[in-house]
Amino acid sequence: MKTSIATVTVPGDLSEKLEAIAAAGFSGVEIFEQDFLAFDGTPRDVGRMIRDHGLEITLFQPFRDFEGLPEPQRSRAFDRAERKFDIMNELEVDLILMCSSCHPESLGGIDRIAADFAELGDRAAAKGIRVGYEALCWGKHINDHRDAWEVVRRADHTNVGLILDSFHTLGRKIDPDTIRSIPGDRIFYIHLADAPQIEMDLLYWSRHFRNMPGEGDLDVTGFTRAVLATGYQGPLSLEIFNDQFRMGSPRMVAADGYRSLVNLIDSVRRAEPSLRIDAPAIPAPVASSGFEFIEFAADEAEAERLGALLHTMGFQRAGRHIAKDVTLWRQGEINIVINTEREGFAHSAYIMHGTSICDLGLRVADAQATVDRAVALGTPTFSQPIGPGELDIPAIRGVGGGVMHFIDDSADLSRVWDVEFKPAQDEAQVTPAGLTRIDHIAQTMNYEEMLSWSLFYTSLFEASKSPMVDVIDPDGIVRSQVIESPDAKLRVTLNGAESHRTFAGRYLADSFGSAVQHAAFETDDIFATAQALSANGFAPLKLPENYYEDLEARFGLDPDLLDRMRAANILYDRHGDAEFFQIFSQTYGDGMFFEIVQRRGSYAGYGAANAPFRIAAQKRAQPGKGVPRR
Ligand SMILES: O=C(O)c1ccc(O)c(O)c1
Ligand SMILES: [Mg+2]
Repeated sequence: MKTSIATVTVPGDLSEKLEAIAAAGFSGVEIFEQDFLAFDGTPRDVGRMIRDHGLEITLFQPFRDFEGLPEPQRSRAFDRAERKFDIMNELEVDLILMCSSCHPESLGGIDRIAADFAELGDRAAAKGIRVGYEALCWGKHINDHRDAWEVVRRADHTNVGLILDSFHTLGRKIDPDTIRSIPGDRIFYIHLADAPQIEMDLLYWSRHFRNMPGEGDLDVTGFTRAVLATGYQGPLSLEIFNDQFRMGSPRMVAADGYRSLVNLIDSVRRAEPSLRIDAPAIPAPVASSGFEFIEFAADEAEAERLGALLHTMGFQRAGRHIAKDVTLWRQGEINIVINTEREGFAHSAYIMHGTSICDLGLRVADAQATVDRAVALGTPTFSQPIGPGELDIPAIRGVGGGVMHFIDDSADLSRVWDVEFKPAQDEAQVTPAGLTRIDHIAQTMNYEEMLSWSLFYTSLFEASKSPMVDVIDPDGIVRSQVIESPDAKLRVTLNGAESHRTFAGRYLADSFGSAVQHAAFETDDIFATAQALSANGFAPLKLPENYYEDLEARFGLDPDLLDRMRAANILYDRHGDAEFFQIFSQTYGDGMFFEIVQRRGSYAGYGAANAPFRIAAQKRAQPGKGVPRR
């Protein structure tokens, strides 16, 4: 299966695009005329440059509004096409895309259009060119792939075939299974794109909001299954028009594209195993049962402060690394590692971001298979020198430069805490607070990077993404999206900051792009936990009286319960009978914090309704930080 991407998908000038596309792992590239025309070099130079990158030109897109025209426009259209054929011969590409006409004077009529393509087929054949016809879903007369297929069928020319584009089919809500009856050898090319489901003009939606397969809401897997069921074996090419991608980094967009395409091919294979798919098999999406550890990078002074904060939350220092300046803090199933080494990855993360979470440890069934899948998706592995007695724990670079380690039940990995750590006696008098496990991790990023991050998680893990919701910060909007495994053991929230004045945006700016802004721990009894926290001198984030007034009004809570929540600064939410309680720590460092939650009944959310009040309180508690309002 040839993996291809259109130059329009990737930002940059032509050579930047090609460099990024080749580095990402694609085998082919589809050339948009604009990128070709803007380049200062002959068609032969361009062709050579592409092949020098190890890429094949899979398609050329130089032309629109060809068919159905009256004379004299018709003859001129044929002349223009001939000139493009000559350029294609110099570029050394044999397939041209003709998208259905939007020309105001195009006359329509399926036989007229078929006749135009039959004649074009003759002219193309004389120059060794093949013509592919694609229905734009806003085309004047042809805007449905079934009609485009009828044109191709009636043109009845070996050099004229069909091009299908998932956006045009799915965006118009046409059942992709209608493709299954088209002969695969009459399909010349496939465009793949996803998009978020938003109601808007089709053309505007297509030109600005397309995204990578898996990043949107369209059934691109169903579309691709139908295409491959025809026996089609040609290139799969990502053709994504997206305003954010145009502003993005060429390498990142191309890498996301490759990840999305490999993941798509894998999901097609798993959904329909009988299909013939000429691509290497990769390990299945990974079922993770949550976080085994989080690791902080810090210096000694910061580690002291962090340790003191952990003490107030009922954690105890439980171990010291056998060889490194690394301590282990524990409560329930929660492992927190604080790394104050003066070299290695954690140290560079500390230099770059200050005290921050630099490494996430995830529990998986098979750590090596997890890394293998990540590598197949284009993710770099991570390793650093292993000292005597240390384990070689499989790891990758996550998005945003963090590291992710994978722990499974294989003999060694499951004993990592006993093998790499000596027990430590914690002298501090600490009341355990009943924290049981890590409920979720919240990562903060620039809004433009959210699609990358969610694709990272949903392609590597058995996990799905929730719809994005807006969280209102007093100084802007933060978009929030949840990534969750089917059993909800792996929970990650992604927060995309659009302004550096939001609490999330400030954190991002102040920590130079660090990612995990908070970790949430679970308790089975929030009130008992609150009592223990108070005994340990924990300082909760303070909520205003107005908040509790409103809680009473919204939920009609028992006054006693409300008083206890007010006294302990506990936040509350309810969905049906399912209840949710939250306590937040004060912020420390550049704006990191901890959250403690109790889920009662089947509560599956994250207290989104409370987020604006939590953020306002956090901003009040950090006066003078960040960028002042003018
Ligand atoms: O938006 C367009 O004009 C356009 C052009 C060519 C395509 O293949 C396509 O899907 C859209
Ligand atoms: Mg297309």
